[in-house]
Amino acid sequence: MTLIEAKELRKIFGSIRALDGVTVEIPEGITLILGPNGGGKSTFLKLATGVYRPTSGEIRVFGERPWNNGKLKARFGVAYDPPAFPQFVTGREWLTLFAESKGFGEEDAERAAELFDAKSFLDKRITGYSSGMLKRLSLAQAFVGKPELIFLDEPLANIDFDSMERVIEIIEEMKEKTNFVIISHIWEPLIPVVDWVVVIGNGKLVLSGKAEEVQEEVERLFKPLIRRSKRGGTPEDPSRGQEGRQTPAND
Ligand SMILES: Nc1ncnc2c1ncn2[C@@H]1O[C@H](COP(=O)(O)OP(=O)(O)OP(=O)(O)O)[C@@H](O)[C@H]1O
Repeated sequence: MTLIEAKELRKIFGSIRALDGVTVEIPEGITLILGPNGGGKSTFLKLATGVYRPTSGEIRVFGERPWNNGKLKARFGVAYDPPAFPQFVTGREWLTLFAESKGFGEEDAERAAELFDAKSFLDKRITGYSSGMLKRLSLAQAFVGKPELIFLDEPLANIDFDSMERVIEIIEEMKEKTNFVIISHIWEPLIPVVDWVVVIGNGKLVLSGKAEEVQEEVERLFKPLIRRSKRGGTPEDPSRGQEGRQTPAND
């Protein structure tokens, strides 16, 4: 079934065409949105979550327009990037307030914090959080309540490897009950769990398809081209000055 449908979706900021006529259908399940910096991914997410109103065209989520649609938005959990919180409250105070606004209580806020190992710093003021702690609190916020659809903008940014693994595990564990739309530049560890991939670049749809069918194309587009370090190289060093793909052992 279709989860999100965009038709000729445009969002223009002054002279910037952040999204320039995107038509795409995203099915239920886990979708990964990829693309270069400034390509329009976060704008798409903010249109889907009703933060922005389309300049023209339309976007529907669960068949409804998100703009000014509180009832629809109550079905979402969202973690934006970078995370933004009030500074002078504790994580617990903020999450509890948020949970209460969704009809849940402190218990549910704690459950969500526990998912992302955020309980140990929950009673500290947010102003003292590291960027990893902020990310974990924002992930916890997205999982408060029983969202039917969770949007995650860069869920793996600023967190250590163990936490990354945990985030991916949680997504996988919840996939039967919850749909996910995830923007992530760190895409390789997510590929095994996602169902669908959408690529947006320069405000346009580049690609949309089943993960296993588009994986090769995604690798061609996004496997990092890492230039060999010239540090310590000599003119005789055969690696010096070579450019190109750093070949992983299993490539
Ligand atoms: N509120 C805004 N006001 C003005 N311009 C904006 C606004 N939001 C986004 N833009 C511009 O729209 C374009 C698309 O930005 P967007 O954040 O959607 O890209 P992105 O694909 O998420 O990029 P990144 O990978 O860097 O996060 C950029 O040129 C950006 O500067």
